Parts: sequence; structure tokens; C-alpha cells
Amino acid sequence: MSPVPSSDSIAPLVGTILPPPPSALSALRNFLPPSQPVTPGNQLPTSIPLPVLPAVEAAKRLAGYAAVDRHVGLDQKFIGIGSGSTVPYVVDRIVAQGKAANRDRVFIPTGFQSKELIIKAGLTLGDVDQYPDLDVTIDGADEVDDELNAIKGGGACQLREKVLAEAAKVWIMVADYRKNSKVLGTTWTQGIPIEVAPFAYAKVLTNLAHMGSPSVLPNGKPGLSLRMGKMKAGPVVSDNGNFIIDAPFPPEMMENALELLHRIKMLTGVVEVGLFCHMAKAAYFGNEDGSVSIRTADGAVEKLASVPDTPVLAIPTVHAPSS
Ligand SMILES: O=C(CO)[C@H](O)[C@H](O)COP(=O)(O)O
Repeated sequence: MSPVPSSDSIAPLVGTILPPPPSALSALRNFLPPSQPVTPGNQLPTSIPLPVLPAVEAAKRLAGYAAVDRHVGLDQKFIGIGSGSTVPYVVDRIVAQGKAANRDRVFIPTGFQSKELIIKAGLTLGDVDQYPDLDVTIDGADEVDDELNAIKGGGACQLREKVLAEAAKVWIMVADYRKNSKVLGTTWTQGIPIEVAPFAYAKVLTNLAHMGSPSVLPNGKPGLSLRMGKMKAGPVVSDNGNFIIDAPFPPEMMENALELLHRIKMLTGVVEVGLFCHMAKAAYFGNEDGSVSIRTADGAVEKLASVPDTPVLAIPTVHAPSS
């Protein structure tokens, strides 16, 4: 990881409508990954202040922006875009890098929502069957434990999300402070999202009950269940035409997430399990105080005091002079 500028050195950038002073530019030079020097072609543009958001939204924005600043540079051309309510900030920040930065990039979605995001942002859309080797994928998470294992699939996208996580050289998670846990299942209590072939759902429910997934949680809320649609009669159907089961397990089973993943994946009829174990290079958590906590796979924790309003890598489009 590159050294991080102090909050004082970044402060002049926040909320300003003036071009950043040279001191801020030189501080940002430290913030760039070594492969992305600040050149005359990627000076920061002038900025308008970012809109003020409620705390959780602001935290999502911080995480998304910081992850793009660190992991989406000039070398990243094939980029996986995850699902959920944090990922739009990732796309915003990528767009803010400028048309020139995005001209030769291809963006691969993890589902319908991210496909729409990519198209609406005017970015180039691809699919993982055309581009099976991605430089980086950035995705949200429902909960992350202290080993960077994650529960995913709150939006029923875990199959494509896992394919894009595995296809990427670097897989990064972005989330707000509520998702930062020690043990999975602490805050995301509704269970592990499991995608199943529709005709097999009843058999898999029985298997999961035998494995120890309770039908009622200790707090009296529903436990093991087929996920039902809202404003739709019948079950949720994933982008792949499958059903989703939510299966909670007691803490002693959640503590060993990898073993649990293997056991569930072995059940015939299961297509994919929303447990992502030992896959992430880093998780970015936006905090309520405006900072970002970055946890890496080796257990290290880094804290950014703040995130600049404008992207670290920003390449203005150079227009050919008219003759
Ligand atoms: O796994 C997912 C969808 O299947 C999402 O990434 C996860 O639900 C996080 O979403 P959000 O950013 O809205 O908290």
C-alpha cells in the first residue's frame, strides 16, 4: 500500500471550488499507487462540493471512492462492477476519472443492477464470457469478518458476484461501518443466501435444517426460509432463474466459515453459496467520522482520515484543436 497523506494535507481539497493548491497535489502524489504517477495529463480538475448525505450513505460513498482511488488506475482495463447500494459510488468515482481514463476500459457487471449502472454511466459494457480475466472487481458485502470472509447475496447476485471475484486478479469489498464484524452472522442475522435450482429447493431446505439451520431465530424472527418476493407473489428469482434460500447458522458454525461453505456447496441442488472465504485482497469500510478503515488479507488495518472530493486519478479529455 502507498503511504497516505495526513488529513491536514488533504483538508484543502474538501469542499473547495478552487483548483487544488500545489501542496495538495504533491500530497496526492504519495496517495497514488506507484504505477500511476501524477502527470500533466492527470491533474485534478476543479471540483464542486459533494452533496451532504446521511451518515450511512456518506460512509458508503467514502468506501467506494477510496477503493477506486487505490485500485482503479491506468493499468486497470477490465473491471468487474458488483451489486448493491454501495457500488453506485464506485461507478461515480470511476466516471469522475474522466472520459480519457475510461476510453479503453471494459466494465463487466455482476447482475442486472450493475449492468444498468454501467450503461447509464456511458461506460463500455462487456460480459465475463468475453472477458474472463479481469484486472479488478469491486463489490459490496453484507458482512465481513476479521479474516475478510464475507456474507454476500443480500441482493441475490452471489453467483455472478463470485464468478467475477474469482475472475479478477484483485477482489475488493466496499461497505459502510455496519458491515465490519468479527464473526459472520453478528449483524447480518437473516442467514447465508444460497442460490438453488428451483425444483430442488424443498430438498435443500431439508438438508440445511439437518445441518443445524434453525427455522426460528433466538430472537423469535424467522430463520431458515425460501426468500419471498416483495410486491410479488412467490419466491425471489435470481438473474439466473434460480431461487434463494436464507440459512442462518449458530455462531459456532459461522466461526468456521470455510468449512460451512464447503458443506453447503456439496448439497446437490445448490448452485452457489453467499459465503466468500479467503478471496478479498482488501475491504474498505466508510466510517461515521469521515474516515475509511482498510483491512487487508494479512490482517493489517490502515485508516484514511478522509477522502478527497475529486479522484486521485483524473484525466481530462484532450480535444483536438479545431482547424
Ligand atoms: O451481495 C450483494 C448483492 O447480492 C451486495 O453486494 C450486498 O448485498 C451489499 O449491498 P449494499 O452495498 O447495498 O449494502
